[in-house]
Amino acid sequence: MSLMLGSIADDYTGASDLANTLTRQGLRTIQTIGVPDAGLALGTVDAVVVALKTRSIPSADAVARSLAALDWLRGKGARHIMFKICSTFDSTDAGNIGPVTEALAAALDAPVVPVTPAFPETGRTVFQGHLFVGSRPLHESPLKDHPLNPMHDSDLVRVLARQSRHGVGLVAYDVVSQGAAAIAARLAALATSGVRSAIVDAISEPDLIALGAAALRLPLSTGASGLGLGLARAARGESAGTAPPVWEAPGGPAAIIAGSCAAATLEQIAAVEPDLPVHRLDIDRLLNDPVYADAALASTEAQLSQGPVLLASSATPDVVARLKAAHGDDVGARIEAALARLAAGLVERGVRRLIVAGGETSGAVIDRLGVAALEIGPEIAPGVPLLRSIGGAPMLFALKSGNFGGADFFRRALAAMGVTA
Ligand SMILES: Nc1ncnc2c1ncn2[C@@H]1O[C@H](COP(=O)(O)OP(=O)(O)O)[C@@H](O)[C@H]1O
Ligand SMILES: O=C(O)[C@@H](O)C(=O)COP(=O)(O)O
Repeated sequence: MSLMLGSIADDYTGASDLANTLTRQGLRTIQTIGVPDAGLALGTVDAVVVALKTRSIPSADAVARSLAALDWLRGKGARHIMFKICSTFDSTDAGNIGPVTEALAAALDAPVVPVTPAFPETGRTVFQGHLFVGSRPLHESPLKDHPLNPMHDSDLVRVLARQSRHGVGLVAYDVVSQGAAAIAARLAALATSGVRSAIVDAISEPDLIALGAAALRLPLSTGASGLGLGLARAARGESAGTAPPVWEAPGGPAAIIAGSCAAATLEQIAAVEPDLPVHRLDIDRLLNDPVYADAALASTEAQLSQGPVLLASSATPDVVARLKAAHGDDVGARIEAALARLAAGLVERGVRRLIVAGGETSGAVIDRLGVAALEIGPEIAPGVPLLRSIGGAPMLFALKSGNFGGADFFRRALAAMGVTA
């Protein structure tokens, strides 16, 4: 097997977002959870997205895990490697976008790495190196309040430079608008001036298609789903894609776990509250009272036979700040672990259709459930496909980036799983 494209994603929702984009562009794609065991049957695929949980861990660990994924993808003959990062550039001054990009570039002997989080379909655009979320610059968007990676600087050249050992350049819009050859020439010129990575402006799909054509000639690129679209087009040409699979819904109840505190997720929880039981978890008790989680699960049991239930730790920025002050900076990781235990408890109670809101939260849940790989189904909302586990009794999942989806996302996801709320 020789893969057209191998991707290393820094979180699980990001991986399914990219796998969704590649699938829609006609690449047969699967998402693995970590580096797969030798025994995992991949079937015939054009692209593999290896999902890692490396966005918010120490950079040395993120580098080591990403290099292990790279080895595996190279072993499968991947012709181009894309490092999938968040469309809102979620990271800290310590990394991990810079350190992982530089380590992959060194391993691949890449002269320069184009970097862009642009994903116009979800309102992420980059102009003069500044990232916009909808009409607002990144630092004025809800990402300024992210519990793990608050983003306070929209100038991505500056952000990436703080995380990088080598120089960071810019391929600005005046070059991008001239097309693939101009982008390639600018990248080559930057490489000779000592720059190892360059933020690339992109405000629309044609920009990303031009960038994809230029990037595919290089061994490595770093970006979000928009870059994936450009690479897929360059690798495969314009393609109608294939019809999304139709899966038989597995029996068993459906549930939603929400650990994202994104503004979009808070709105989605409120929107579904009139229609199904919503358990807003008491975080102080969840973290300190050993019987609280069992009691929460017990109270869902009768409800699950009637329809879907939602368990949420999600909270507004003021509550998040209070909980961080009270429980310390690792409160997020502890909540993820508690939500993952609750998810496992729901599965023990028969749940076979599970929606998870939040990238880190999805990582903790999917790891806890021991899922090895995921097939990509129809799109529920931009960046969020329906997923089916590979190996063992199949379960349906939707792993939603906190910021993605409209107010009716949960209802749409349940409907895609054959459940009416
Ligand atoms: N009430 C809360 N207070 C503080 N942190 C929280 C709370 N609820 C969830 N978290 C943490 O916030 C982080 C949300 O990140 P993530 O799951 O990636 O969501 P998103 O997709 O919105 O970025 C997780 O680490 C999660 O455990
Ligand atoms: O690119 C994106 O925005 C998403 O694919 C993504 O990475 C999601 O991360 P979370 O918001 O942490 O779920």
